[in-house]
Amino acid sequence: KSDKTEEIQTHSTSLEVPKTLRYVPEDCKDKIVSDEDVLETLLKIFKALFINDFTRQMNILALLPEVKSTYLELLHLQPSKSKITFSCYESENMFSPEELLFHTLGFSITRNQSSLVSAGTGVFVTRGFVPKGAVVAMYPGTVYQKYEPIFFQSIGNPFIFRCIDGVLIDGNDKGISKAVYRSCSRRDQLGPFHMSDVSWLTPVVQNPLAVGQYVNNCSPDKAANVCYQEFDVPECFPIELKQYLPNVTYSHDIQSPLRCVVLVALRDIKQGEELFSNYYTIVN
Ligand SMILES: C[S@@+](CC[C@H](N)C(=O)[O-])C[C@H]1O[C@@H](n2cnc3c(N)ncnc32)[C@H](O)[C@@H]1O
Repeated sequence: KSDKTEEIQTHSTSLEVPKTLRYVPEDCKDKIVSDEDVLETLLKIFKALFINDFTRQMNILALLPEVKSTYLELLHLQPSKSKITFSCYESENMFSPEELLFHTLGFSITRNQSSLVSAGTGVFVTRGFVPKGAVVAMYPGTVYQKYEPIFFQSIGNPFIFRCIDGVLIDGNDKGISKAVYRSCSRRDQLGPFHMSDVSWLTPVVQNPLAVGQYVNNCSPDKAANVCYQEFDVPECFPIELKQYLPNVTYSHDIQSPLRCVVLVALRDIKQGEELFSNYYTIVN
């Protein structure tokens, strides 16, 4: 395979399994949905996760009346409203992240054995329906500028994703990649605020979209139904929702916005279907 390709493909042309994800020209523009739409979707699901997590915490705190009142004061909740608010916190109908995804965006996804022989794990739509153009997953990992060292992390690592501008995302949830991500995430913590999600490194994800690194490459009989799209997190992104972002920058002093990559549906995708991307595709 050439290092840089301008081919636009909807199918992989060979059965050869790629080792590293996507090589594309630097001047390529491949956004199929607007940044505003991506932001809207992420805010929608992250807000739902935040309220769900907050409710769970309040359920625990509700056992201690003095803690409950202090907490409400800190949150500047009116005493008159607090009773009503608490009755909803005390609800036992908590959602798992996958259930929450289904209730918020109308579908849920999960990792499972791929439908392709010897392809390992893949990602499936387990409930609902993904409409064309929807953000269906995120590609988690440590973000490296193209001049930053990634040699040791990249050895035998099939989870390195290359963005159009040469930025690399290491989505490997094992070994040195995992240690680097955890370390960067801890480094960036601001008091009680976590700037990123580390749960994608475990079997139980907090952000149910953060499994995009397990999406397999298309094959002649399994066409791509999702494609990758870069998304830079804007400055206005609410600090309390950053805990659900599954990416961290390797460099602490980098000034540019945090790079994320989302997977966007190329067509309507039904329940039970496996997600396939094209590791080499550019969609204009
Ligand atoms: C980014 S990982 C995807 C997750 C991987 N299936 C796993 O279980 O870890 C890329 C690796 O998945 C496997 N893979 C991806 N697409 C494949 C395909 N169409 N056929 C066979 N193996 C595939 C290859 O081993 C490739 O190096």
